[in-house]
Amino acid sequence: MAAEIIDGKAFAASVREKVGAQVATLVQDHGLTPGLAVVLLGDDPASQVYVRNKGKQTREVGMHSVEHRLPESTSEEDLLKLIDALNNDPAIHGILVQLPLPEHLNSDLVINAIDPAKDVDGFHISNVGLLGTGQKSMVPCTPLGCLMMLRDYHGSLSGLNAVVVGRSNIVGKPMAQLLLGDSCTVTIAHSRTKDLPSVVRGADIVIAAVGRPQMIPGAWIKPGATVIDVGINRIPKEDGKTRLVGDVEFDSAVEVAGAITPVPGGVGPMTIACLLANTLTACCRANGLPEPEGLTA
Ligand SMILES: Nc1nc2c(c(=O)[nH]1)N[C@@H](CN(C=O)c1ccc(C(=O)N[C@@H](CCC(=O)O)C(=O)O)cc1)CN2
Repeated sequence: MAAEIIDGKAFAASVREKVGAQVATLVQDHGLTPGLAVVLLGDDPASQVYVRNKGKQTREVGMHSVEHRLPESTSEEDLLKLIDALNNDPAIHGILVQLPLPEHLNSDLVINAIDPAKDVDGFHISNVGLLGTGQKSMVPCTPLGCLMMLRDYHGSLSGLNAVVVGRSNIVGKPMAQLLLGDSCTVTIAHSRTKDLPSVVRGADIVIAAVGRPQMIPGAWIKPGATVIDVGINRIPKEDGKTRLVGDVEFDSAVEVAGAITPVPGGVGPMTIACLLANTLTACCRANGLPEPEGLTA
């Protein structure tokens, strides 16, 4: 029987609805409007679309949205000055610098200049350490979105075998920490993993975050497993145009898995929804208010 398709677009809409309702309460009861600043350097077309969508969705849930679009040639000094100003702006609760940054800039240095309490990407070294030690942190948006979908589908994840294929700082490593936090038995696999097919075949949950188009075929998937495909790869079509595919070979995997996220329309939309959730969380924490309901790890 073909797998259940986990509809990330619909799930993201339900997250945004929850965020919007809790923002309305914050405004009404406390006179507080969460504010998100997004910084984009250069004119990478995909990044421009993501940043535009972030601004639009931020406004749609009733938050204050600020966009800083800077030339690709912006110096590290000027970018750090802007981050410092945003760190000290009381109307801004969340700061995000769109990645990838131009090559002349040191991403680690830039990210670590953001106030950890406003680091809604969860990439600051303090947040990485807090997550790794099981403490309250800002959690990277894409892994948080994957966790929300998994919890919704499975209820408890306790005791399940999970394999995360990919060890990036942005997805693979934080995803593994979150799954561990929910008491999964976690394996992180990567390009040097021996006999990857049999490692994947042992998993009840497969997180594909390796960045290689359609690398994981259905033949590797344990029957009934849940497959979360984080990959967003653009490949050529026969007509000369392109199409988006994930890291999983969807057509074969859907026949074996119990549930699977499509690409597009799976994990991707959850990334921005969770950014809004994190901005709300940051605003609540900054003002000593309880954590938002159902929107944190
Ligand atoms: N500072 C950050 N930079 C980047 C992040 C991030 O989380 N923080 N993630 C990605 C890009 N990204 C958000 O920034 C993002 C990627 C994809 C989607 C999405 O909705 N994808 C759609 C397909 C979109 C398309 O047609 O191209 C989908 O999968 O359905 C949203 C956000 C790198 N940079």
